[in-house]
Amino acid sequence: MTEQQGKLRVALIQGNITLGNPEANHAHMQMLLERAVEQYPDLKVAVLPEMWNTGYALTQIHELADPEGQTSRAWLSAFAKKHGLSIVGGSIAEKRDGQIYNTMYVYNEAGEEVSRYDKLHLFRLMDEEKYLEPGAQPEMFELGSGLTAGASICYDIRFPELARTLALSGARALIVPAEWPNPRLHHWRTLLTARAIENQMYVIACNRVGKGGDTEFFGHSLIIDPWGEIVAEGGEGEEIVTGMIRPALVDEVRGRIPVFEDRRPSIYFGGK
Ligand SMILES: NC(=O)CCC(=O)C(=O)O
Repeated sequence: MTEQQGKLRVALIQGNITLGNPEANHAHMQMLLERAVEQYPDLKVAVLPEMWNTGYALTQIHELADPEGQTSRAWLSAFAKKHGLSIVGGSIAEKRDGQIYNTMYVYNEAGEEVSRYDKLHLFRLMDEEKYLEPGAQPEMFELGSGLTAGASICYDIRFPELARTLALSGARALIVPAEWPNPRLHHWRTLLTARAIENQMYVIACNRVGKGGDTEFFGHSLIIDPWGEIVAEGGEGEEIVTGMIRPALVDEVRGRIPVFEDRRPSIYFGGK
């Protein structure tokens, strides 16, 4: 199936990350992305995992974070342009105005930067709030030709308000780079599936594999359709997880059960 037939091939770059080694991680992600474009000539969208440049090397993050994201951004933009695909660059540790952010950059097939999103909800169990600055606003962008998507990084999926705000603003897919560790596979699958079903949108989630210090990451990257069915799911090792998505399915599902027409915002949270 091709984009002309209304479908887009998406690949999740479910890679390992070396703790605190941006050069090694850059080279490794490049190798995996090259493998993805070689194996799937019809690839239109690639998604990387969270904090792929440094992992959670938070105690050294001021030395390791990419200043203004310059190195990562130049590479992602050039790769997107060379191969004519949209790239959601997972997220990187970025140093900006003396602060560190967990930041997602998105590129279109011309290599243009179309979005920057700073993770909104910082995860205390991994000490993010001690080292990172939270973002201030949700973000949406276009992927491929005509798929409006919203950004969500890892822990953000525990906050249904964010996905709902994005859906109400026009998002038809939620893109989720993650470093989601053992032993919370049940939460990962359930929360992602719930975000897909309740918002009747695609959920496209790329988790890392391997170990970061004592923390193990289980992969299981997922593409879930707006009816809650799993289109593709990774195993626990390094792999390119790929599947076809059909944006028109969002309208079909929203027509089948008209959740957005039946909402009663005037009675929620005192009408706010
Ligand atoms: N990197 C993260 O935000 C991890 C979130 C997580 O593991 C969770 O259970 O939530």
